[in-house]
This record gives sequence, structure tokens and C-alpha cells, in this order.
Amino acid sequence: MTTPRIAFIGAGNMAASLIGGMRAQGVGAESIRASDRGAEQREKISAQYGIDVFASNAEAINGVDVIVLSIKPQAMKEVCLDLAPHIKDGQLIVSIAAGISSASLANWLGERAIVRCMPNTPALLRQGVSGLYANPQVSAEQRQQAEQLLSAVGLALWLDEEHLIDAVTAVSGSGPAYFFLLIEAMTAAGEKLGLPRETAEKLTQQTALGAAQMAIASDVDAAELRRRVTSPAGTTEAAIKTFQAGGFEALVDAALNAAAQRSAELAEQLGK
Ligand SMILES: NC(=O)C1=CN([C@@H]2O[C@H](COP(=O)(O)OP(=O)(O)OC[C@H]3O[C@@H](n4cnc5c(N)ncnc54)[C@H](OP(=O)(O)O)[C@@H]3O)[C@@H](O)[C@H]2O)C=CC1
Ligand SMILES: O=C(O)[C@@H]1CCC=N1
Repeated sequence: MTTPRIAFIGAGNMAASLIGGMRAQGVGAESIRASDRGAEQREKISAQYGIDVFASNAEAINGVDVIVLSIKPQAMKEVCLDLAPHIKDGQLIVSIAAGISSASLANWLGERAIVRCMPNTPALLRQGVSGLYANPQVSAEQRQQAEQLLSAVGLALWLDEEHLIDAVTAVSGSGPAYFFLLIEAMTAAGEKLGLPRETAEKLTQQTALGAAQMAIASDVDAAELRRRVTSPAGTTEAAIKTFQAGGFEALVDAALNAAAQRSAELAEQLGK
């Protein structure tokens, strides 16, 4: 399969992560272009990845196979209505916006092949994960194009039902922020225990990486891996009991529910 030509509409954080990951995987700069309303943003992404940039969204999509909508959900309706007359049959729309349904996109863009997906920022290091949903207009070749785009920057998992994107957003779209929060908190606690900040930070970061890699590589689940660290009446048990007494699991459950609910609310507020 040849590399599809891709235009990113909005060259912010997430577009940069996807473009950076694709370039690192060897996708040629000539296959990627981006538009952004900000001159500084355009210069930055062009200098960093050697891609062509455009001030006009309509110009950016001319002749591409895939249009990635990578603007904030709040900007989506206006951008789509402006872009609609310029989209050609056969162009695939990929939206990465939280909480904007394929039905809303179809209202603004017309009946088009649309893949909704929820990536995450570790895409920049090609360690991302995305959930993808294709509407019925998406052809087998277009499914492959979307998968090729997202699998260039990590794991790409198809979903049969669109509403599950809210759950993906809560788990992995927003997920890096939860792990960063834990890294911040563990680093601060380590520092309070007397470690130099840099040492506390490195210990925490490497532990997070090692634990994630063990969870992926192991044939037992995370609960069993946790039990293997937790010696009876030992140090880990003291920490885990403290987490549980503070309602850790319920807190995580409530946090992910809040994210999923916000995703559904955005759809309600911004989808009309
Ligand atoms: N960040 C993340 O971790 C993730 C984000 N997403 C989704 O990705 C999308 C983008 O998020 P993110 O990259 O963080 O956002 P950013 O604000 O970093 O990027 C959006 C870019 O689009 C520009 N822009 C705004 N309006 C227009 C327009 N009319 N035409 C062209 N460019 C425009 C913005 O400029 P300006 O700054 O001037 O507004 C900005 O540079 C969102 O929909 C979000 O839900 C999905 C998964 C993870
Ligand atoms: O916070 C947000 O709304 C976006 C979507 C997932 C990650 N960032």
C-alpha cells in the first residue's frame, strides 16, 4: 500500500505528536502537510518536521487522501462548515477531537467517509495508543489508511461502537495526564523523604517505565504482579493499605467517569 498524502487541520500538540511519530517512522515530509491559523505555530511545525504548511485550510487539503481534523472540539463546527465545499469525493476525514460524533461531522461536512479516533500524546515517541471507529461510508482501503496513520505512532485498536470512544478518551486519551500526575506526586513525596529532586524524579520515571513494560510483557495480570512486589507485613503492603484506605480505586473510577461524561457533554454542547 502506498503512503497516503495527509493534511492536518490545526498544527497544535496532538498534530505535532502524530506528525513527529510518523516522521520518526520514516514517512516522508512530502506526504504530510499542515494548516494552522497561527503563523508561529506554522513556522514551528514546518521547521521541526520539514513539512509544507498553509494558512488556508482549504489549500492544505487540495490533493490529499486523508484530512485529519486536529483542532479543538470548540473550533470544529466552524472549521468543518468552511472546509465542506472544498472536500472531494474519496477524501477520508479523520477526526481526533474529543466528544464530536461522526453524525455531527456528517451534518457539517456532508455524507463522507469518517473515522473518529482518540489518540494520545505518547504518539510523539511512537508509544501512543488509539481507539478508532469507522462510519459505514469508510471503504476497506480507507480503513487501512487510517490504521496506517495511527499505527505509525503506536497501537491502533478498532471499536465496533462509536459511543465507546468516550471510554477510550477517559482511559487512554486523557490517560497520560494521570500518569504524569502520579509521577509528580511520587517525585514530590520522594523529595520530602530526603532524596535530591532529580534522583526522586529518575527513580519514579524509571519505575513507571519498568512497571508498564512488565505489565505488557508478563503473562499474569497487574494484580498478580502487584502481589509479587507486596511482601506480607512489608513496605509495599504499608503503602497499598494507605492507598486503599484513601479510596484509591473509587477515586480512579470517579475520575474516569468524569472524563467520559465530559466527552459526552462536549458532544451534546458542541455537536449541534
Ligand atoms: N492533547 C491531547 O492529549 C489530545 C488531544 N486530542 C484532541 O486533539 C485536538 C487538538 O488538541 P490539541 O492538539 O491539544 O490542541 P491545540 O490547541 O494544541 O492545537 C489546535 C491548533 O489548531 C489551531 N486552530 C484553531 N482554530 C483553527 C482554525 N480555524 N484553522 C486552523 N487552525 C486552527 C490552534 O490555534 P490557536 O492556538 O490560535 O487556537 C492550534 O494551533 C482536540 O480536538 C482534542 O480533543 C485527542 C487526544 C489527545
Ligand atoms: O483533555 C482533552 O479534552 C483532550 C482529549 C483527550 C486528551 N486531551
